[in-house]
Amino acid sequence: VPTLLFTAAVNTVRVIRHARKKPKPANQATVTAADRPVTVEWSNVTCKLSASKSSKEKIILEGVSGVATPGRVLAILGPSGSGKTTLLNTLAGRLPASSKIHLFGHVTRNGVPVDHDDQPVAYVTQDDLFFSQLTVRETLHIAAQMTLPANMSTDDKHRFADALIRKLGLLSTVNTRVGDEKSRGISGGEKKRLSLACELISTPKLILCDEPTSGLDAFQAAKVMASLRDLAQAGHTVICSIHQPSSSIFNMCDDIVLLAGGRVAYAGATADAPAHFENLGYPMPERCNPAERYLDLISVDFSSSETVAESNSRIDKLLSAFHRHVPTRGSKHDTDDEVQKVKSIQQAPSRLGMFGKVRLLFQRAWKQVTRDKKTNISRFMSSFMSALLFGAIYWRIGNTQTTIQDRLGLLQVCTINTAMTALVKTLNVFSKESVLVNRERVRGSYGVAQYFISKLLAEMPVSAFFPLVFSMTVYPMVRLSSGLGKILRFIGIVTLESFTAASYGLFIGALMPSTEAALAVGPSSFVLQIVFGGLYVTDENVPGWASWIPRISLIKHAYEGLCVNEFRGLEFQAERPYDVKTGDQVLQRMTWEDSTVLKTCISQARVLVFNYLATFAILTLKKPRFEKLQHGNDIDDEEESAVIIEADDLPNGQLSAADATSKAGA
Ligand SMILES: Nc1ncnc2c1ncn2[C@@H]1O[C@H](COP(=O)(O)OP(=O)(O)OP(=O)(O)O)[C@@H](O)[C@H]1O
Repeated sequence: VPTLLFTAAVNTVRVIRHARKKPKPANQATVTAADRPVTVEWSNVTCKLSASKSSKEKIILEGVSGVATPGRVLAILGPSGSGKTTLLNTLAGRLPASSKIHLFGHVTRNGVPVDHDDQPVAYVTQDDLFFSQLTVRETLHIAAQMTLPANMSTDDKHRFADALIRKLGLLSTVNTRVGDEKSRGISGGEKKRLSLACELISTPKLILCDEPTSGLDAFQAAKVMASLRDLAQAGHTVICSIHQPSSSIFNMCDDIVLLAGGRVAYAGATADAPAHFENLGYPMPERCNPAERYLDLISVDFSSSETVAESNSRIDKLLSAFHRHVPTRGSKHDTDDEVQKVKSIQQAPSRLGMFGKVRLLFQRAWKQVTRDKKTNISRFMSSFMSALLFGAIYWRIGNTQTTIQDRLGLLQVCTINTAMTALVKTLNVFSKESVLVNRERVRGSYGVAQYFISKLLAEMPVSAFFPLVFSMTVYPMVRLSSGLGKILRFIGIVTLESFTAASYGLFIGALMPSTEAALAVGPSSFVLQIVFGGLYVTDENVPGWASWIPRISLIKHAYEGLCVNEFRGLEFQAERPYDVKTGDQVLQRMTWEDSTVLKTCISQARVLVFNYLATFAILTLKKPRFEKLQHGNDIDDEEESAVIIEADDLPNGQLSAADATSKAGA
């Protein structure tokens, strides 16, 4: 027992000492891991879309194998729908998860299965999303500050970003705003190179680009490809999908993978492709763009039933000819060793802390909101013009009996107008922004909380300005109840309502899958809130099943608050015995005699907090998830049994060994 106790004590001291040991500087080790050239190998990658009521099972990729090596550009070519993006997503480990998709096969980077590899990867998707009001330099500086290790000085981070700007030929645009469809900024090709630069901040060795040349003119496309080729020559492994490359672009590709209907028609060096196709009876005509020739060979000509049959038999021939001679690569993986090797190297660089990120995101959001002059001017005009219109309609309202109804109407249109303006603006901006934010979250740049806090802080002052403009215009024009307290409360209620409507926009925007869906659902769901907003149905008459609606109706809380503020203590000219003499009588009719402005604001604040929390929860839950590769031989077994059934169905009951092996492999 004493020996055991002694040994335990010694071990405990050792463990504590070990734990106290200063960890290795993270970035130093990271450089080691990230600096290793990357060889990507994939074998038997098969992607199936399960059958639904309306369609049969679809095979998107079938037994696709290949390899991409450092220092070379590999292009994935194929007709539209041949599976290029699906393959690229799979190689990046970013095929969106779906219950309908089943992904099989092996993808490794330096022998490590893609699921276990934490090394940074640059993945440039087709859509280039940025904060439109930031300049090229600001965009990259912020990305550098987010991504590079915390123990690197800000100046060094900026220098690193500036070096990327030079490397990707963006020097002439450094101070130009990125722009969007509303305000013109940098060109499409420059956006693509900026996307690439943003991805390169994390110093990845592997670069994947989905259709980097699509939508660009020949000059811009060539510049983007030249950047990719330069990166490959600097030791990166570059894989990109390309739709219809010109010969100059095609010539920049060292290797190609030709996909036809999700299967490989050729994979290997670009230089070897002409001989391969010539051997199969398809020589390269003179002065022909090789890419066009290959794509013609693997595309179906739909002009007539004969041409369809002819193309199908040619494609089958090309697919099976390539399949017979292609060497199977990388099906055996030294998983454990390599995983351990990579894991033993400290990978994750320590980045900015929580507050550093909030500060940086706040700066970005602030620039985005305050610099967007077009949006701000249109919001100003909308608030000012609607206030002018309401002011003109209810000009100097007075206090006759008929003004009771007018006041109720005015306050109602004020609440609806304020809420709609804030809601639609938020829906428009947030649904698009959330796609970009999700992308940055996948890169691990920051979390939902940091994004959310900084966004709210940055937008608050600007969002408060427009309700102020509206209130300060409409109030004196209409001459609502006098008194500074009343005016300030009016502004406060309208501002709080505007924030709550914006928070509702965030909630709907986060919940809905697209901007279009959010714009359809958001305003239409307001109709119910308006109906139960206090003017059309009094609280007492709300049916039991709908009693929850007024409680969550931001229109109702704002309307009730504005009515209480306006009518309490107000007196009307009463000539007939049945005339209403005071505003309190009006409130009594509306069942709000006990209500106070404070109470309505507390109810409104509850809705606001609920919307924020719900948005936060949805964003956290909706973090993009990716399909995991299913390993093992299950697919091979499945296919093998499928081949046996096919063989039984044949008239002579036999298949040649070569055919059976080929089909089982596929
Ligand atoms: N999640 C999915 N649900 C339904 N069909 C899908 C899904 N993913 C891919 N597909 C289908 O798989 C096929 C291949 O899609 P993929 O986007 O990979 O092709 P592509 O070669 O990149 O096409 P393009 O050049 O037009 O972008 C298409 O027919 C596509 O509709």
